[in-house]
Amino acid sequence: MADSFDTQALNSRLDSLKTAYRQRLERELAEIESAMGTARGNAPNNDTMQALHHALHRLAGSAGTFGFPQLGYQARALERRLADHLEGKESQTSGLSTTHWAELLQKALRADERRESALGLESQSTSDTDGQRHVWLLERDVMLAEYVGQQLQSFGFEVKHLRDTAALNQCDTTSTDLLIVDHRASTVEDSETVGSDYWKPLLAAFHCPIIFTGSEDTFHARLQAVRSGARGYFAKPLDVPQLAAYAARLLKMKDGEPERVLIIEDDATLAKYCQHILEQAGMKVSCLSEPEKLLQVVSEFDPELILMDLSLPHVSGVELVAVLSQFERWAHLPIVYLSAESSPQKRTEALMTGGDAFLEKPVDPKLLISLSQSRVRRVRELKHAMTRDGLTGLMTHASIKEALEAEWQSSKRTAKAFSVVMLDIDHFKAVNDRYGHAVGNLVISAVGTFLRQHFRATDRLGRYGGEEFALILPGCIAEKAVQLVDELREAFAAIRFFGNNKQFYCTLSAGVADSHQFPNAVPDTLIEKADQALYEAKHSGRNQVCLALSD
Ligand SMILES: Nc1nc2c(ncn2[C@@H]2O[C@H](COP(=O)(O)OP(=O)(O)OP(=O)(O)O)[C@@H](O)[C@H]2O)c(=O)[nH]1
Repeated sequence: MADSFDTQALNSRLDSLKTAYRQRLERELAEIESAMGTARGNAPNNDTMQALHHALHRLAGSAGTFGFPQLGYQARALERRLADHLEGKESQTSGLSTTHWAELLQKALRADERRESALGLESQSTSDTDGQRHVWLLERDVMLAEYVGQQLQSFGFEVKHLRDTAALNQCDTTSTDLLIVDHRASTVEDSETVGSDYWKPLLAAFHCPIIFTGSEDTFHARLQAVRSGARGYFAKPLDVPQLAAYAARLLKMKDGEPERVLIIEDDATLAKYCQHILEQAGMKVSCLSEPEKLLQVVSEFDPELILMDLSLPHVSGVELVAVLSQFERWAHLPIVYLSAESSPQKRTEALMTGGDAFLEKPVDPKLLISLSQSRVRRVRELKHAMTRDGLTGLMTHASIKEALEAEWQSSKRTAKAFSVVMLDIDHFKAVNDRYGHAVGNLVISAVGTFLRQHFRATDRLGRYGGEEFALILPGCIAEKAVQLVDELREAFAAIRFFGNNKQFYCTLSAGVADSHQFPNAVPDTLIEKADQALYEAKHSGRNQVCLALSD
């Protein structure tokens, strides 16, 4: 039988603790603000500074536990700055400016309250409320920053520039999606020698991915970047399309569909508890307590992971997994057993019959989230690798044709129009001839990144062949599609590529057809019509989008 679990009591205890802590915060923040006021005075005495340090330290240590993680991070960052100042590491000439500190703390608190998280777990980190991704670019070279900023902007990022590390405090760490750091942007004089000891504490408040840039492409430079907390490293001169592709992968732009997890568990309280935790982490969860409904629920909910109680009434979890594995489409669904079973022999048996892992009861919330996310991510990656073109990450020729067939079927049922776009890089042979095949590949890959950034997650984007792309835009009539593709065409033309020490630009041509224009068309005919319109665009001078003519 499943373990009993008193979630309600746990949650109400946590809620009352949190309410009490929230009241305490009012007092603490007011005290910190008043101490900062004194610190800004002419000659703050050591006691005031120590008291301020102590207050920030206490806040940094406690806020996260009570469900205010952003406030905790911000307090920790300010505490470190103050500690540097007290140890004389901060510039003596600039003094310690605490002007915006109280505001930064309040901002972090507001961010936490917006993303209320239970049990002190971090909510999904996304500041994507306006569909934009906010990037801070720490770069000393103003011209380079302007160039990189503009190019990244065309890839859909909103970029703000910081000239040196002193400006890092301006960043609202809670709404930063990505930080790109020029390794030489430190305020230390001999910045080439600056290592992870310097960067790590400075970047500690950022909980977004960090990419380092630097002048050398060496193992040492890459290792330093890792030690400083960076996920990626790019050597200069920067290949911005490649940087954009990497950044997009890190941020999983427009690929944020919630993971679908099915919990099969007869203890309703434990099931609800797990559901609550996983939903807090942004996943979509369904619970099943009656094993005989297994096939129906799996078919309707289409889970990407099953959390399976090992012993249910009248049937075992292992038996249910064996039933699922009789169906080709469910045979490889990842299964995590929830169990208090500690016998190695029983565990081995369960794993041998199709399970992937064990999660012990009582379930640890963080482990539950990380295990679920990592399993689903892995499956998604594998699926992606099977159906995606290696160079662009777009759908392969075969999968985009399958998607077209499915969209056509669905549009026949719903009578909703969809558009088909055929798109091609202009004079691409000349790119290969002048700059080489590898540079040509970079341009193709940049088109892939570009398309992913500019279209919705529900749009289907494929590499049809060589330098030709096919797009399926559900719910979009041809005129709208022409407008969207034309905007994309214009933005792409502004991207600067490099090859043989020269810069160059590329343009795109496209043809568009929609399903309402050609009500009797089968999928292949729609492709043909869009292809004819593309031919028309090429014939009329390229770098343009043409609409297919109705019969
Ligand atoms: N680098 C690279 N080149 C490719 C790839 N696939 C196809 N190509 C090349 O793309 C070029 C396409 O040339 P064409 O079909 O003549 O078209 P184009 O030069 O783009 O001219 P228009 O389409 O008429 O503007 C050929 O030289 C192919 O070899 C690829 O995966 N990588």
